[in-house]
Amino acid sequence: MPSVDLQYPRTDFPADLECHPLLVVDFAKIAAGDEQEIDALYSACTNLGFFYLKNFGFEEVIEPMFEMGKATFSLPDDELMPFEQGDSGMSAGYKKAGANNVDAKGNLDTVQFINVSKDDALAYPEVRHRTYPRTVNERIKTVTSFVRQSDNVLQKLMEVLEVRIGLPKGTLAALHKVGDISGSESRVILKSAPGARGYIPEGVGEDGNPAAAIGAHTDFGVLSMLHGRGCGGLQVLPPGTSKWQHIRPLPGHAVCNVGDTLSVFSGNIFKSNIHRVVPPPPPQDQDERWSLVYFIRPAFAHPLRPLSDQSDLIASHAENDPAMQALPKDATAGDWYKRRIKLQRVANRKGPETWAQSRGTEHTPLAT
Ligand SMILES: O=C(O)CCC(=O)C(=O)O
Ligand SMILES: [Fe+2]
Repeated sequence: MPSVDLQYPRTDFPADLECHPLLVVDFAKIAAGDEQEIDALYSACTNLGFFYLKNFGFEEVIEPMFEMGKATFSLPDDELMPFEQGDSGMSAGYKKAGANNVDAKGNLDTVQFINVSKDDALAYPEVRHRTYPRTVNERIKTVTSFVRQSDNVLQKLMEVLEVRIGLPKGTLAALHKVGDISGSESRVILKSAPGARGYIPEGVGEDGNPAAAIGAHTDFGVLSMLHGRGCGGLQVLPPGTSKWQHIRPLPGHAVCNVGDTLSVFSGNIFKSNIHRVVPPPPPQDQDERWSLVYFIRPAFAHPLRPLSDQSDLIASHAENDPAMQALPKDATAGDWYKRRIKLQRVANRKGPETWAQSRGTEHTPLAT
């Protein structure tokens, strides 16, 4: 049954808290080909790699997706745990709080996920990766609508961005064809309120401060699009600084960011920036925290390397960028995704080196 018991946010994000400003990009203008708006998008993607996106046009499926998450996280363990994502490098499925590490010290993450793969949603009832709890199947139309519309919006952003870096039109779309097996997925995230079912407290970080709820990371794919319910906790580490900064939740605005594979395809013209989730600032730290993300990621089979043979601009950037020179040779987009998912699982941890091996473009040179 749809829940009507909760209104979000339950308390407000503090108005006076210093936050990192993000450019606001109007999707309606991008879709209409407005060159000034495309300039703003290009600037956001080449600098911080994060921006707000408004007017994306499918606001009505966001609450039903949260409701799917709520129904899923309310299932008893014997119904939920058979759908756990497992330790082999698959992201699709359920992830309980505490299944991932958040740092080299081995602290545990404190959020649960339900991840539904784009390939499974669009092929339903055929199975491409795996099956899902009944709470997902019963709402598959909602999930499919969210996946399709999010994918279309991010494909449109890719289309206007690729031209700016000298790629022939359709180059990035060809790496994300419907039907090709990929890591693209939707994700509902819940950090439970203190004391509620599913709650686990953050550990103690390497610096003695509380550890993160989701550890510092770059995203694995091309672009990510995040919706909240008014609760803070997302932070970015702007390049060249050492001070984490909050992102202010803005009603009606998604937060989008560039991921590793777009950074790599572009020869690092586009920046995949480090971010993390911490308990929201008081008074929101006493609330549950919900977020909803769509990640567009390339088909597994494609090589993960700068598209230098298709753009002189990319070639010249890649030649001069140490991170691009240090990329693992002969890796595919699927290898990148599986390594990162697999090695952040607590069950696969051997020691601090496992955390380092699970990293993406956070380090120069990259972990191989
Ligand atoms: O929940 C959030 O605000 C961010 C989640 C995130 O960074 C991720 O799932 O990759
Ligand atoms: Fe992320």
